[in-house]
Amino acid sequence: MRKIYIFDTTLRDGEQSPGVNLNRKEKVEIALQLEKLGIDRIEAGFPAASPGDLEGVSAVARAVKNATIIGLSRSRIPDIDAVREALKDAQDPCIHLFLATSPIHRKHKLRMEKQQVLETAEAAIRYAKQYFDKIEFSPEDAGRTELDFLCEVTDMAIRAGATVVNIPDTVGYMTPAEFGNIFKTLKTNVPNIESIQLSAHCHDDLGLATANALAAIQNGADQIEGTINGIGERAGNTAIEEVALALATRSEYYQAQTTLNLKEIAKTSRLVSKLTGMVVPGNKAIVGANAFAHESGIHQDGMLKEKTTYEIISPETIGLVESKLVLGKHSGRHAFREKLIDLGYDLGEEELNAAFAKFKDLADKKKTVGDEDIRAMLEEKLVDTPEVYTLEKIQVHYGNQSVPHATVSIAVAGAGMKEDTAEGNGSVDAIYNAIDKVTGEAVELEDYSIKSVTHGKDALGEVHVVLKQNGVTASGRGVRTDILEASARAYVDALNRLIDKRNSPGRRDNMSLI
Ligand SMILES: CC(=O)SCCNC(=O)CCNC(=O)[C@H](O)C(C)(C)COP(=O)(O)OP(=O)(O)OC[C@H]1O[C@@H](n2cnc3c(N)ncnc32)[C@H](O)[C@@H]1OP(=O)(O)O
Ligand SMILES: CC(C)C(=O)C(=O)O
Ligand SMILES: [Mg+2]
Repeated sequence: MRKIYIFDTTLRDGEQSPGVNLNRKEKVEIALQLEKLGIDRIEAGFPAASPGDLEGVSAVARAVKNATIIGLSRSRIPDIDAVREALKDAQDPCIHLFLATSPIHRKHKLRMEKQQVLETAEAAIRYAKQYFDKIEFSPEDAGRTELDFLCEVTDMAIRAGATVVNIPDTVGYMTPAEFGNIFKTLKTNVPNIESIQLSAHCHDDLGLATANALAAIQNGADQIEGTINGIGERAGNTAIEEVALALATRSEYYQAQTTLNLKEIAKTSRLVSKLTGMVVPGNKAIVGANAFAHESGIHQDGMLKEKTTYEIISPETIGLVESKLVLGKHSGRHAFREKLIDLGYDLGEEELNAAFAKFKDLADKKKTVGDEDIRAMLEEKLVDTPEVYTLEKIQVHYGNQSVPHATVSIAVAGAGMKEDTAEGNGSVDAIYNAIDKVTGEAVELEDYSIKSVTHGKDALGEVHVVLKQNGVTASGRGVRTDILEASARAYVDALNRLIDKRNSPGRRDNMSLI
């Protein structure tokens, strides 16, 4: 199986992401983690860019022992000298020279003819060769460069002393077939091409960076350049974790592999995200929070029966502990039952069905239903308290310039539906006054408390009330995403328990599930 070398440019092209600025300490921290990940080559920065970047590259060169350290340089002597200075302590240094070769860049940016491009690049490579054994040369914007000129440039670079020729699709313009064809053409047309390594450097402007890198591998590339989490200029670079996992998962197909320590991928991704401030989208391949999470019932059922039904990579492969079954409105009974068992609830079939119906109701209101939501939902109600009153509907009118009023509809056992409206000095007070009017019960509100039992804007609110009537007290609890509804339910629950106590003196509360 062919080895594919991984060239990480998180600290150079990745740092070119707008808003990202890594200091020396942060560069070293990331570089040491890249070393643990088993990256072959680390591009630590662009030393001519600033004294701070030169220092950062130098610090990485001193810290890392088991990877080639690279500094980027324009085809200019002062830039090359800056890389020499930055890499003087590196155990295995390499300079990365570049010069654009496409007609657009030649004409508008460099204002050079083809011949000047060839001469400028050759002079830079020959100057650098006096100081570096390892030289990578990149014809910038190779993707939009005439193929015959690209062959000429590659030939020049080999003769001048480059050890790696990197083909950048600088603006992410290539399709996989076109990009693969560049490698095939160079392999068949450039003399002594086998004496150097060919590399691919792709950008993700059309979302093809990984596909293009894989096409390069299929057509003979020895090295892939990329960044962790795919960060980088504009839409970013090839995500190293994507190439590494594509090769690991489909090694038979690609007949190629990296020597990365894949178990370090999740940790590396988190570190890069933390230090660059670039959040990894939830749906990002391999390292997104949802990459190993399953929400829908049919998938969760499959996962519980056999993980390979819906996972082509195990989370352990990249250093995560396990897949997640996320409970939400698309989940089914199998996953719900599994979650209840995990939480220590052992429900019979009927209870499970009732709880599942309540869960679906809650899931319609919340994005995801967490453990706390489920506990709160299951423990909300006292099954053996007869429901004399059942809250059916509440409607509240509130405005900071008007008196709040509420209408409640309550099903009264043996007496059908009753509805009434009342005002109050706040929305909760109005609801409680309306409930009192419907029930005709004279009770005192001894205590009212509210807390959030889950997190986020759509968290569940839990309300506790204590009601008193003729010296007898009873507490009630209501849990809903809406705190007014939770307040109403807690009050009605307490009323039912008060009536139960009144009817069965000496009886103790008996909490049970659902
Ligand atoms: C595709 C890539 O990712 S390439 C790497 C891009 N990264 C960066 O640019 C980050 C670091 N860059 C910088 O800090 C600055 O651009 C510096 C320090 C390198 C140069 O700054 P300045 O001297 O002020 O030049 P500026 O950036 O405005 O313009 C670039 C100059 O380099 C020239 N140039 C661009 N690429 C090359 C090259 N590979 N070799 C030689 N000259 C080049 C441009 O034609 C322009 O030259 P001009 O001043 O004669 O017109
Ligand atoms: C410096 C080069 C390789 C680059 O980043 C690009 O062309 O995208
Ligand atoms: Mg780039």
